[in-house]
Amino acid sequence: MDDKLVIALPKGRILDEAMPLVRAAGIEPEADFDNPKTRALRFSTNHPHIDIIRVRSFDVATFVAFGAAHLGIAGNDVLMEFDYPELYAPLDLGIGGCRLSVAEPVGLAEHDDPRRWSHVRIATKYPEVTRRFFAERGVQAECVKLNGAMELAPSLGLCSRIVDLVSTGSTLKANGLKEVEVIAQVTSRLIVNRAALKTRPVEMTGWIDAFRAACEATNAAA
Ligand SMILES: Nc1ncnc2c1ncn2[C@@H]1O[C@H](COP(=O)(O)OP(=O)(O)OP(=O)(O)O)[C@@H](O)[C@H]1O
Ligand SMILES: O=P(O)(O)OC[C@H]1O[C@H](OP(=O)(O)OP(=O)(O)O)[C@H](O)[C@@H]1O
Repeated sequence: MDDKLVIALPKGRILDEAMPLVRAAGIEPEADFDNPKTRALRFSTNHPHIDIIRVRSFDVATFVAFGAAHLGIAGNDVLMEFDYPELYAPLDLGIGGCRLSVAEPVGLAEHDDPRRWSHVRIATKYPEVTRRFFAERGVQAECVKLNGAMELAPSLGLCSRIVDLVSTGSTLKANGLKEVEVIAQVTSRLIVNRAALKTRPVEMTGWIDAFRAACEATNAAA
């Protein structure tokens, strides 16, 4: 353990969108960060007191919630699923835009009304969000947890419905599925550990402000 400030970044698709903001906030990782062959997970930066770690997007929230990292970037899909009270999300970064939706086979959607369901079986990477969403309207959602390729579940008889992220809709279309309901709009957020915000307020608010300025500059240039 040391007193370095640790920033957790997701290694998946939003990293490409996040890095221009990280750099505009004044943080430049060591050269190895951009080496596709590197096995390193933790990287130094141009700031001797700041390191970057690169983890799966769901794990960004967990590292920051437990205080192993102090700041991070994660989609609100991930934040909703964990609902960690230790996390504070002060800034919408305006990247990673998509939506979390319910989908089912096109043929089924023709004569189906989700508002009439009383019980439903759903394949998803988001069982908590899904259960909460349906419970609010008195529907019992039985969730089968998958970590990807949810779109295969209906055609193979695992579950007729899925809850997954949708952006262009081309993944649903390619798998014969139709979006029937939107649960939430999704963008990526800057997240911070609440305890770190209390114990290192100057440093933490300084970086939140730097990310806010980076977002404003990016939006102004767009
Ligand atoms: N199609 C999409 N369009 C825009 N943003 C997306 C899309 N899919 C996912 N995202 C956003 O990017 C985040 C990471 O998604 P990604 O697909 O890279 O994760 P993953 O493949 O599930 O990653 P992992 O390998 O970490 O499990 C999501 O939590 C969401 O906020
Ligand atoms: O509406 P679209 O533009 O087709 O995007 C939706 C797809 O994007 C995400 O998957 P991703 O490509 O990240 O792959 P994954 O299955 O590894 O999560 C999501 O899980 C959908 O499958």
